[in-house]
Amino acid sequence: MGRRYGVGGPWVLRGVDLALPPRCLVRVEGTNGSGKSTLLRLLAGIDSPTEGRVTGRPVRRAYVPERFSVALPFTAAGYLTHLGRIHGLRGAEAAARAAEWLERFGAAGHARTALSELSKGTSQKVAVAQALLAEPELLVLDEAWTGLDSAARTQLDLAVAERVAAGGTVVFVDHDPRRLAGASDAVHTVAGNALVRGTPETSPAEQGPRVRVLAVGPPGAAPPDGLPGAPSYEPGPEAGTVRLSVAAAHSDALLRALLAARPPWHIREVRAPAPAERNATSTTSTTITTSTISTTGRATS
Ligand SMILES: Nc1ncnc2c1ncn2[C@@H]1O[C@H](COP(=O)(O)OP(=O)(O)OP(=O)(O)O)[C@@H](O)[C@H]1O
Repeated sequence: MGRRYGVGGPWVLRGVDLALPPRCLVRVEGTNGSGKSTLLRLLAGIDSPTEGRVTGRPVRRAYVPERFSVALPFTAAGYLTHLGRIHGLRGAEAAARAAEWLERFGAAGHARTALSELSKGTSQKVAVAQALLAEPELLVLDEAWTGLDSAARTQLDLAVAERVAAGGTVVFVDHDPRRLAGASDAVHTVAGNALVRGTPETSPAEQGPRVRVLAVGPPGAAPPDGLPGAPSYEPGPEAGTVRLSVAAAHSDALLRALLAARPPWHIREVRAPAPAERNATSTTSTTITTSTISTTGRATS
Protein backbone atom coordinates (compact mmCIF):
# COMPACT_ATOMS: atom_id res chain seq x y z
CA MET A 1 0.00 0.00 0.00
CA GLY A 2 0.96 3.62 -0.29
CA ARG A 3 -0.18 6.89 1.28
CA ARG A 4 0.23 10.48 0.27
CA TYR A 5 -1.62 13.50 1.54
CA GLY A 6 -3.36 15.80 -0.92
CA VAL A 7 -3.54 15.52 -4.68
CA GLY A 8 -0.04 15.16 -6.10
CA GLY A 9 1.60 15.42 -2.68
CA PRO A 10 4.79 13.45 -2.01
CA TRP A 11 4.40 9.80 -1.16
CA VAL A 12 4.90 9.34 2.58
CA LEU A 13 4.72 5.56 2.16
CA ARG A 14 4.92 3.55 -1.02
CA GLY A 15 5.15 -0.14 -1.86
CA VAL A 16 4.60 -1.17 1.73
CA ASP A 17 3.95 -4.91 1.88
CA LEU A 18 3.68 -6.13 5.44
CA ALA A 19 2.15 -9.21 7.02
CA LEU A 20 1.29 -9.02 10.72
CA PRO A 21 0.85 -12.51 12.17
CA PRO A 22 -1.08 -13.25 15.36
CA ARG A 23 0.79 -13.55 18.68
CA CYS A 24 3.34 -11.03 17.49
CA LEU A 25 4.90 -7.84 18.83
CA VAL A 26 6.11 -5.50 16.12
CA ARG A 27 8.17 -2.36 16.63
CA VAL A 28 8.15 0.38 14.00
CA GLU A 29 11.10 2.76 13.90
CA GLY A 30 12.15 5.74 11.80
CA THR A 31 13.27 9.34 12.07
CA ASN A 32 10.84 12.19 12.83
CA GLY A 33 8.45 12.76 9.97
CA SER A 34 9.38 9.50 8.20
CA GLY A 35 5.80 8.20 8.28
CA LYS A 36 5.53 5.98 11.36
CA SER A 37 2.24 7.48 12.55
CA THR A 38 0.92 7.37 9.00
CA LEU A 39 1.67 3.64 8.87
CA LEU A 40 0.11 2.99 12.27
CA ARG A 41 -3.09 4.85 11.36
CA LEU A 42 -3.37 2.78 8.18
CA LEU A 43 -2.85 -0.45 10.12
CA ALA A 44 -5.41 0.56 12.74
CA GLY A 45 -7.94 1.43 10.05
CA ILE A 46 -8.45 5.05 11.06
CA ASP A 47 -6.94 6.18 7.75
CA SER A 48 -7.07 4.61 4.30
CA PRO A 49 -4.22 4.01 1.89
CA THR A 50 -4.08 6.12 -1.26
CA GLU A 51 -3.18 2.97 -3.17
CA GLY A 52 -3.31 -0.68 -2.20
CA ARG A 53 -5.26 -2.02 0.73
CA VAL A 54 -5.11 -3.58 4.14
CA THR A 55 -6.80 -6.95 4.42
CA GLY A 56 -7.69 -9.37 7.19
CA ARG A 57 -7.77 -6.76 9.92
CA PRO A 58 -9.46 -8.18 13.03
CA VAL A 59 -12.76 -6.67 14.14
CA ARG A 60 -11.53 -6.16 17.71
CA ARG A 61 -8.82 -3.59 17.32
CA ALA A 62 -7.70 -0.52 19.18
CA TYR A 63 -5.45 2.44 18.61
CA VAL A 64 -3.81 4.75 21.12
CA PRO A 65 -2.24 7.99 19.90
CA GLU A 66 0.38 9.99 21.76
CA ARG A 67 -2.18 12.59 22.78
CA PHE A 68 -5.74 11.84 23.69
CA SER A 69 -8.41 14.45 24.14
CA VAL A 70 -12.10 13.76 24.02
CA ALA A 71 -14.57 16.61 24.24
CA LEU A 72 -17.43 14.50 25.55
CA PRO A 73 -19.54 15.09 28.66
CA PHE A 74 -18.43 11.94 30.51
CA THR A 75 -16.51 11.11 33.63
CA ALA A 76 -13.49 8.84 33.12
CA ALA A 77 -15.38 5.79 34.41
CA GLY A 78 -18.55 6.78 32.55
CA TYR A 79 -16.64 7.09 29.28
CA LEU A 80 -14.94 3.71 29.67
CA THR A 81 -18.20 2.03 30.68
CA HIS A 82 -19.90 3.55 27.64
CA LEU A 83 -17.13 2.23 25.37
CA GLY A 84 -17.34 -1.17 27.04
CA ARG A 85 -21.03 -1.30 26.15
CA ILE A 86 -20.26 -0.33 22.58
CA HIS A 87 -17.88 -3.30 22.56
CA GLY A 88 -20.81 -5.51 23.54
CA LEU A 89 -20.31 -5.82 27.29
CA ARG A 90 -23.33 -5.69 29.57
CA GLY A 91 -23.61 -2.60 31.80
CA ALA A 92 -22.32 -4.15 35.04
CA GLU A 93 -19.46 -5.93 33.28
CA ALA A 94 -18.49 -2.80 31.37
CA ALA A 95 -18.45 -0.79 34.61
CA ALA A 96 -16.38 -3.48 36.35
CA ARG A 97 -13.83 -3.59 33.51
CA ALA A 98 -13.65 0.21 33.47
CA ALA A 99 -12.96 0.25 37.22
CA GLU A 100 -10.41 -2.54 36.88
CA TRP A 101 -8.38 -0.77 34.19
CA LEU A 102 -8.50 2.57 35.97
CA GLU A 103 -7.23 0.80 39.07
CA ARG A 104 -4.45 -0.96 37.16
CA PHE A 105 -3.21 2.32 35.75
CA GLY A 106 -3.42 4.09 39.11
CA ALA A 107 -6.29 6.33 38.03
CA ALA A 108 -9.08 4.93 40.21
CA GLY A 109 -9.12 8.20 42.16
CA HIS A 110 -10.20 10.01 38.98
CA ALA A 111 -13.02 7.66 38.06
CA ARG A 112 -15.58 10.38 38.71
CA THR A 113 -13.57 13.25 37.23
CA ALA A 114 -14.92 14.79 34.03
CA LEU A 115 -12.79 13.97 30.97
CA SER A 116 -12.29 17.69 30.34
CA GLU A 117 -10.75 18.12 33.80
CA LEU A 118 -8.24 15.27 33.64
CA SER A 119 -4.52 16.01 33.59
CA LYS A 120 -2.59 15.07 30.44
CA GLY A 121 -1.14 11.94 32.06
CA THR A 122 -4.48 10.76 33.46
CA SER A 123 -6.14 11.38 30.09
CA GLN A 124 -3.49 9.12 28.58
CA LYS A 125 -4.29 6.45 31.16
CA VAL A 126 -7.94 6.64 30.06
CA ALA A 127 -6.81 6.36 26.43
CA VAL A 128 -4.81 3.24 27.16
CA ALA A 129 -7.61 1.79 29.31
CA GLN A 130 -10.18 2.29 26.53
CA ALA A 131 -7.91 0.38 24.15
CA LEU A 132 -7.30 -2.55 26.50
CA LEU A 133 -10.90 -2.78 27.69
CA ALA A 134 -11.86 -4.27 24.34
CA GLU A 135 -9.21 -7.04 24.56
CA PRO A 136 -8.16 -6.15 21.01
CA GLU A 137 -6.73 -8.71 18.64
CA LEU A 138 -4.86 -5.86 16.98
CA LEU A 139 -3.49 -3.17 19.27
CA VAL A 140 -1.72 -0.19 17.72
CA LEU A 141 0.24 2.04 20.09
CA ASP A 142 1.68 5.30 18.75
CA GLU A 143 3.96 6.62 21.51
CA ALA A 144 1.22 5.56 23.94
CA TRP A 145 3.66 5.52 26.88
CA THR A 146 4.24 9.28 26.55
CA GLY A 147 2.93 11.16 29.57
CA LEU A 148 2.39 8.04 31.69
CA ASP A 149 4.12 7.79 35.07
CA SER A 150 6.57 4.94 35.49
CA ALA A 151 4.09 2.62 37.28
CA ALA A 152 1.58 3.08 34.47
CA ARG A 153 4.29 2.53 31.85
CA THR A 154 5.12 -0.77 33.50
CA GLN A 155 1.44 -1.70 33.51
CA LEU A 156 1.24 -0.92 29.81
CA ASP A 157 4.32 -3.09 29.15
CA LEU A 158 2.58 -5.90 31.02
CA ALA A 159 -0.70 -5.37 29.20
CA VAL A 160 1.13 -5.56 25.85
CA ALA A 161 2.73 -8.86 26.89
CA GLU A 162 -0.72 -10.15 27.94
CA ARG A 163 -2.27 -9.21 24.59
CA VAL A 164 0.50 -11.00 22.68
CA ALA A 165 0.28 -14.06 24.96
CA ALA A 166 -3.48 -14.14 24.30
CA GLY A 167 -2.74 -14.41 20.56
CA GLY A 168 -3.02 -10.74 19.66
CA THR A 169 -0.85 -8.59 17.43
CA VAL A 170 0.63 -5.44 18.92
CA VAL A 171 2.31 -2.82 16.75
CA PHE A 172 4.06 0.04 18.48
CA VAL A 173 6.19 3.13 18.01
CA ASP A 174 8.12 4.59 20.91
CA HIS A 175 10.94 7.10 21.02
CA ASP A 176 12.64 5.13 23.82
CA PRO A 177 14.77 2.41 22.18
CA ARG A 178 14.65 0.43 25.45
CA ARG A 179 10.85 0.19 25.34
CA LEU A 180 9.99 -3.55 25.36
CA ALA A 181 13.62 -4.19 24.40
CA GLY A 182 14.27 -7.74 23.33
CA ALA A 183 10.56 -8.59 23.31
CA SER A 184 9.77 -7.57 19.74
CA ASP A 185 9.27 -10.36 17.24
CA ALA A 186 9.95 -8.00 14.35
CA VAL A 187 11.30 -4.50 13.86
CA HIS A 188 10.50 -2.47 10.76
CA THR A 189 12.00 0.89 9.88
CA VAL A 190 10.24 3.52 7.78
CA ALA A 191 12.91 5.08 5.58
CA GLY A 192 12.58 7.03 2.33
CA ASN A 193 8.86 6.17 2.02
CA ALA A 194 9.58 2.41 2.19
CA LEU A 195 9.35 -0.07 5.02
CA VAL A 196 12.65 -1.83 5.70
CA ARG A 197 12.90 -5.06 7.66
CA GLY A 198 15.19 -4.87 10.64
CA THR A 199 16.81 -1.76 11.97
CA PRO A 200 20.27 -0.28 12.26
CA GLU A 201 19.59 0.78 15.85
CA THR A 202 18.97 -2.58 17.39
CA SER A 203 18.52 -3.31 21.06
CA PRO A 204 21.29 -5.06 23.04
CA ALA A 205 19.40 -8.36 22.65
CA GLU A 206 19.42 -7.91 18.87
CA GLN A 207 23.12 -7.03 18.83
CA GLY A 208 24.20 -10.17 20.70
CA PRO A 209 25.35 -13.49 19.25
CA ARG A 210 23.44 -14.80 16.29
CA VAL A 211 22.11 -18.21 15.41
CA ARG A 212 22.26 -19.35 11.78
CA VAL A 213 19.52 -21.56 10.47
CA LEU A 214 19.61 -23.42 7.18
CA ALA A 215 16.05 -24.03 6.05
CA VAL A 216 14.19 -25.35 3.03
CA GLY A 217 10.83 -23.89 2.07
CA PRO A 218 8.35 -24.35 -0.72
CA PRO A 219 10.10 -24.09 -4.14
CA GLY A 220 11.01 -20.49 -4.94
CA ALA A 221 9.43 -19.07 -1.78
CA ALA A 222 11.04 -16.41 0.40
CA PRO A 223 10.79 -16.93 4.18
CA PRO A 224 7.40 -15.82 5.55
CA ASP A 225 7.08 -12.15 6.48
CA GLY A 226 7.01 -11.11 10.13
CA LEU A 227 9.27 -13.90 11.42
CA PRO A 228 10.34 -13.52 15.08
CA GLY A 229 13.52 -11.51 15.48
CA ALA A 230 13.27 -10.13 11.92
CA PRO A 231 16.02 -12.48 10.65
CA SER A 232 18.22 -11.52 7.74
CA TYR A 233 18.43 -14.20 5.06
CA GLU A 234 20.29 -15.17 1.90
CA PRO A 235 20.24 -18.13 -0.47
CA GLY A 236 21.81 -21.23 1.07
CA PRO A 237 24.56 -23.43 -0.44
CA GLU A 238 22.13 -25.80 -2.21
CA ALA A 239 19.26 -24.95 -4.52
CA GLY A 240 16.08 -24.26 -2.56
CA THR A 241 17.85 -23.64 0.76
CA VAL A 242 17.85 -20.35 2.63
CA ARG A 243 20.29 -19.35 5.34
CA LEU A 244 18.70 -17.21 8.05
CA SER A 245 20.51 -15.32 10.77
CA VAL A 246 18.75 -14.15 13.92
CA ALA A 247 19.71 -12.86 17.36
CA ALA A 248 20.07 -15.86 19.69
CA ALA A 249 17.27 -14.52 21.90
CA HIS A 250 14.81 -15.13 19.05
CA SER A 251 16.12 -18.42 17.68
CA ASP A 252 13.60 -20.72 19.41
CA ALA A 253 10.69 -18.55 18.33
CA LEU A 254 12.07 -18.41 14.79
CA LEU A 255 12.32 -22.19 14.55
CA ARG A 256 8.79 -22.60 15.90
CA ALA A 257 7.46 -20.06 13.39
CA LEU A 258 9.21 -21.74 10.45
CA LEU A 259 7.94 -25.18 11.43
CA ALA A 260 4.42 -23.84 12.00
CA ALA A 261 4.32 -21.93 8.69
CA ARG A 262 1.83 -23.18 6.12
CA PRO A 263 3.25 -24.75 4.05
CA PRO A 264 5.94 -25.57 6.65
CA TRP A 265 9.65 -24.89 6.33
CA HIS A 266 12.06 -27.71 7.06
CA ILE A 267 15.13 -27.11 9.16
CA ARG A 268 18.39 -28.57 7.80
CA GLU A 269 20.83 -27.14 10.31
CA VAL A 270 21.02 -24.82 13.28
CA ARG A 271 24.34 -23.21 14.10
CA ALA A 272 24.54 -21.77 17.58
CA PRO A 273 27.11 -19.12 18.45
CA ALA A 274 30.40 -20.42 19.80
CA PRO A 275 31.13 -19.70 23.49
CA ALA A 276 33.61 -17.04 22.36
CA GLU A 277 30.88 -15.29 20.39
CA ARG A 278 28.54 -15.48 23.34
CA ASN A 279 31.19 -13.47 25.17
CA ALA A 280 31.20 -11.04 22.23
CA THR A 281 34.89 -11.62 21.49
CA SER A 282 34.61 -13.64 18.31
CA THR A 283 32.30 -14.05 15.38
CA THR A 284 33.04 -17.71 14.76
CA SER A 285 30.34 -20.27 15.44
CA THR A 286 29.96 -24.00 15.84
CA THR A 287 27.26 -26.30 14.69
CA ILE A 288 25.71 -27.78 17.81
CA THR A 289 22.54 -29.05 16.31
CA THR A 290 22.11 -30.86 13.05
CA SER A 291 19.23 -33.00 11.91
CA THR A 292 17.49 -32.62 15.23
CA ILE A 293 14.39 -31.25 13.60
CA SER A 294 12.55 -33.58 11.32
CA THR A 295 11.35 -32.70 7.88
CA THR A 296 7.82 -33.42 9.01
CA GLY A 297 7.92 -30.11 10.79
CA ARG A 298 8.28 -31.43 14.35
CA ALA A 299 11.21 -31.00 16.71
CA THR A 300 12.51 -34.45 17.59
CA SER A 301 14.99 -33.44 20.24
N1 LIG B 1 -2.91 14.76 7.89
C1 LIG B 1 -1.80 15.07 7.22
N2 LIG B 1 -1.85 15.95 6.20
C2 LIG B 1 -0.76 16.29 5.49
N3 LIG B 1 0.47 15.78 5.74
C3 LIG B 1 0.59 14.90 6.74
C4 LIG B 1 -0.53 14.50 7.53
N4 LIG B 1 -0.11 13.61 8.46
C5 LIG B 1 1.21 13.45 8.25
N5 LIG B 1 1.62 14.23 7.23
C6 LIG B 1 2.99 14.31 6.71
O1 LIG B 1 3.45 12.98 6.48
C7 LIG B 1 4.81 12.86 6.83
C8 LIG B 1 4.94 11.73 7.84
O2 LIG B 1 4.28 12.11 9.05
P1 LIG B 1 4.10 11.10 10.25
O3 LIG B 1 3.40 11.86 11.33
O4 LIG B 1 3.50 9.86 9.75
O5 LIG B 1 5.62 10.83 10.65
P2 LIG B 1 6.25 10.21 11.98
O6 LIG B 1 7.36 9.34 11.54
O7 LIG B 1 5.19 9.61 12.82
O8 LIG B 1 6.82 11.52 12.69
P3 LIG B 1 7.20 11.78 14.24
O9 LIG B 1 8.30 10.88 14.60
O10 LIG B 1 7.65 13.22 14.21
O11 LIG B 1 5.95 11.57 15.04
C9 LIG B 1 5.25 14.22 7.37
O12 LIG B 1 5.88 14.90 6.31
C10 LIG B 1 3.96 14.89 7.73
O13 LIG B 1 4.06 16.26 7.58
